[in-house]
Amino acid sequence: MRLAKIHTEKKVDGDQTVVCHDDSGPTVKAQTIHELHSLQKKKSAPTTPINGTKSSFSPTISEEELHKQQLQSISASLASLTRETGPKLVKGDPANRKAENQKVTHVEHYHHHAPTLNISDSALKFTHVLYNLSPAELYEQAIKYEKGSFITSTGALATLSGAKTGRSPRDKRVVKDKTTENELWWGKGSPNIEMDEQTFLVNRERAVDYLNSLDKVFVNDQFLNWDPEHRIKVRIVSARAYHSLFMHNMCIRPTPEELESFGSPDFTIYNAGKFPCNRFTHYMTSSTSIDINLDRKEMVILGTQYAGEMKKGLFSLMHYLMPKRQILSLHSGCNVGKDGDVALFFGLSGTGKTTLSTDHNRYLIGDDEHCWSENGVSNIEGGCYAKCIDLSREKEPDIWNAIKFGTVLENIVFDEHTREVDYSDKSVTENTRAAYPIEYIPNAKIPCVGPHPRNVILLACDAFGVLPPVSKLSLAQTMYHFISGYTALVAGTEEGVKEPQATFSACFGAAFIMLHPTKYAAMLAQKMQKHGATGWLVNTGWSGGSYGSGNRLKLAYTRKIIDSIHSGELLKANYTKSEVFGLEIPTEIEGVPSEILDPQNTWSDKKVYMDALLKLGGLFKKNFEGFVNYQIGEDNQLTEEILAAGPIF
Ligand SMILES: Nc1ncnc2c1ncn2[C@@H]1O[C@H](COP(=O)(O)OP(=O)(O)OP(=O)(O)O)[C@@H](O)[C@H]1O
Ligand SMILES: O=C([O-])CC(=O)C(=O)O
Ligand SMILES: [Ca+2]
Ligand SMILES: [Mn+2]
Repeated sequence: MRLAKIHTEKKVDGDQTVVCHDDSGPTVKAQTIHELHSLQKKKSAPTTPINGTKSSFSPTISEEELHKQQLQSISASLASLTRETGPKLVKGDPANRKAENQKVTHVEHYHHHAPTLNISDSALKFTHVLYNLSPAELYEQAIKYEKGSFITSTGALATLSGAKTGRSPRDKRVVKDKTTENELWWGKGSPNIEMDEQTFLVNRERAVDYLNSLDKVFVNDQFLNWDPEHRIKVRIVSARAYHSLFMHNMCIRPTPEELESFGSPDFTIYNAGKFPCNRFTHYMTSSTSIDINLDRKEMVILGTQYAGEMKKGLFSLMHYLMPKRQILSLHSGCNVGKDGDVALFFGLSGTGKTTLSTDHNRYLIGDDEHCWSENGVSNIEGGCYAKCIDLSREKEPDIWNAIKFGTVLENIVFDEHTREVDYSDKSVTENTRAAYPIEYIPNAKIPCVGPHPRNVILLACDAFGVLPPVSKLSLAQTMYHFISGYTALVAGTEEGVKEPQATFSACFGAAFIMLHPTKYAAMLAQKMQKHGATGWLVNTGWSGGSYGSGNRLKLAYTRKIIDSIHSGELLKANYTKSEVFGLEIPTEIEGVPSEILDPQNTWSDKKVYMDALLKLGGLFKKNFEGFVNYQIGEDNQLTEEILAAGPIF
């Protein structure tokens, strides 16, 4: 068989034929391939100016000395608690063998005590530290070494989180010691499942030994909270480039100068996610364990690679640290108008925090975690973590456009050839997510801080279809609904109409709170009162009937409602009081048909409506029983008012 002749001539401009030359352009300066490669990478500018400006309190140190200090600090983080020595560390990729053989930045062994004769194999080997790598470097690491890492057609990094594609709240444990025993919320309804200090240390050792057994670990030194007065320094030690890039995007990224003076972290995460916990260990009920030790300021992750555990673990930490400083931590989205009017958006998953806080007419402060202090509001994070199931360019253009180079795309499905993502594909999971730096949203407000909120919007996706599209809340009602944290899920995606499933999650984020819900509620009440914020309840769910017979409220109407809250127009409307829940319903809103404002008008059968309303009212009452014995705030008056602010029938 003869193969077709390969033509090396190409036709240019009609008939004229040109023979291709491979040496027609200018040639490289290098004489050898090694030289050529060495030309490709320019040395990064040193982060420490050798003789340059120095701060008044810290003497200038050489770059080498700085690296040594950083490695010593990391070695201390990775020290085994039983052997009391840290591993030998070297900066850089182990694939780049030169690092070890030639110019090794040698770190003195870290010792708590005098050197011992306690030699182990792990003490003889080097662990390479990949410290605050750039997104490009992390892409290379992921693609070279982590199965399931690919570049999508828009440049995002597609990754797989392994067996777990969501958080594992039943495996989240907190060390109960003399302090936390009294400070934290324990027992029924609490997300804090207890463990003791000893068991924590067993799991910590397991994670540290696993990480030290690897050729390399990723270390991120970053910040939480855009309020400079209350910034928290976090260190994340992980085994995967995916985890390092995720946290690079989600936490606040330090400048080179800030990194230089980083020092030791306020909190450290050991993410040994691939490695399970030991079921023979006390308290362990599965192969997954996410353990927080507030006294040691550490968190250990075993048996889950879902990156959201790190994000939400740090959020739990903030729910502990911030209230100690009279700062309220909030599971909410936040945006600010051109006139500086700030709105908070609370709501459980799928209720519209991201959709409604991403608003072309306003600046985005953040989509998920905030603080409210005497200085105003501040975002805790440096990035967003958006759901991407059924994401469409038309409905959510800003999120769509944020999925580009640098963005981590978890558990999505793509075309094997074009690498185009199919956002409707749930083959891996329904919880597909994109993590991107907040500056990927064009109207992000940077720094992510703002003045005191004017409006506090509670979002509920009411699949019963009985809550009004919007109602104005009294302070007591705001507290009642904040503590209740209601939304409804439409049960299953199987055929046939299913009953809506009411969910109650205190403070709209019960999985992340550390103190009793009434502590956060009291702070919210005090801040709303002091700064004159108005509470609103917005139903982004059903109208004209429950799920199955009614329809989901049009996003366009919800946006008009939100617009009228922001502009202050809705405050001036006329109101009627609803039955059972006693909610103030506006009679008119520009751009919204008046007949949908009171839900009873949209139901064809008034008796069915009333049954559904009473059913939901009953579920609220039952849920609130757990809170009736708690005082909220300084005096009993607010507590009485809150208890009276629920459904009455
Ligand atoms: N009336 C409505 N108001 C708000 N969202 C609506 C409405 N109707 C439909 N939707 C859809 O509901 C979804 C709301 O999800 P969104 O991602 O904003 O929730 P979230 O509160 O940020 O959830 P999570 O905490 O899981 O990130 C979007 O897909 C949006 O298009
Ligand atoms: O933490 C996650 O996995 C996603 C999220 O934002 C939430 O559940 O509130
Ligand atoms: Ca969201
Ligand atoms: Mn969230």
